[in-house]
Amino acid sequence: MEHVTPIYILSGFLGSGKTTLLIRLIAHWKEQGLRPAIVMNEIGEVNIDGLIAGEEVPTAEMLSGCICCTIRSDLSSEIATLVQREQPDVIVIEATGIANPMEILDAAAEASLYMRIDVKKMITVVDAAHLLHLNAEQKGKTYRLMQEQIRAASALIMNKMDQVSEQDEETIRQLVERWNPYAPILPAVRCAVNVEELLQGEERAAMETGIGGGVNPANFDTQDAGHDQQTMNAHVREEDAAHSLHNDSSHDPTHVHSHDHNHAHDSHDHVMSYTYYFSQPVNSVEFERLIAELPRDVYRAKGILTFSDTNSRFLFQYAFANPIL
Ligand SMILES: Nc1nc2c(ncn2[C@@H]2O[C@H](COP(=O)(O)OP(=O)(O)OP(=O)(O)O)[C@@H](O)[C@H]2O)c(=O)[nH]1
Repeated sequence: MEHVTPIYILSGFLGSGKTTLLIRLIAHWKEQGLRPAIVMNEIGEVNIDGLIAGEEVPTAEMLSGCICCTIRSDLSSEIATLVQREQPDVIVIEATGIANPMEILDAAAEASLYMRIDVKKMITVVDAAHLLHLNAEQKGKTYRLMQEQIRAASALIMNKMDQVSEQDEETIRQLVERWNPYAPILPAVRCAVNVEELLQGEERAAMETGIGGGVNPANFDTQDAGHDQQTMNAHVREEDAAHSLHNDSSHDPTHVHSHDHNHAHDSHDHVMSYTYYFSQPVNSVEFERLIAELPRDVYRAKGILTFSDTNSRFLFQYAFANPIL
């Protein structure tokens, strides 16, 4: 019988831990002697995480757009190319952190109409601390998008539990369970979950969901990775972008590209992405100061940098007011 390629979709807001989970999944499948492949989608111009899974893992990079809208039509052809050229045992799709989950499921559904693929699960990674913070106000587009990502999940990882208290853990669990009573919730630090447990489970019939396996719309409310460059992608709330980064002449990157997403989707038209290319090494102290002063509306930044005062290169990460240099 012809091989049906299982597909897992990783969803979750910017910086929640999707790539961290991806690495664990790839390691798990490799241990089992399987050949995984990746579709990696970034709204930035450069895939900073590109080689993280290792060069031997076939990877389709979909950059400068979101698979739920602007480059949605490319998803089918990327999957088709991977399946034909690499014949992987399993494909994992890492969506952008701003992707609308139901739109990705729709795109995958389209692909499954003319390919032997089976969407097994949508796994949503939740940044527990970030959700707790947004839940205090219970409003805003980011809050609603996180809610949608949680509702559409067939499995949930409540990640970054090292950043919340025991009491808050219970609050978040109750909130997440209320939004999605169907998906198992696995609390974790750095997505360290039992992968067997995460991937197991009775899959829903394709006809029931209309799109393949265990994805769960039941509770859904329908409303070579740039290493030769020094780059930094940052995702900013639109109204704050101008003063937080673009006009920051004291750090004056010689080339600044701003990428404004004219998305039709209300779910993430509040987020825009910038890619900076530094033409020369930057001072580490000044850079740290810049990062420390970023407003909370800068959700996510990452990049590869050479500092003028040290000799080595740095992979720099910043997620929800949590710089990791
Ligand atoms: N403290 C803490 N940091 C974490 C945890 N999980 C991941 N991180 C860090 O958070 C940052 C973002 O993690 P990623 O796995 O890159 O998140 P992502 O969802 O892939 O990010 P985007 O693709 O940019 O949306 C990285 O620096 C991780 O090392 C966790 O449980 N606790």
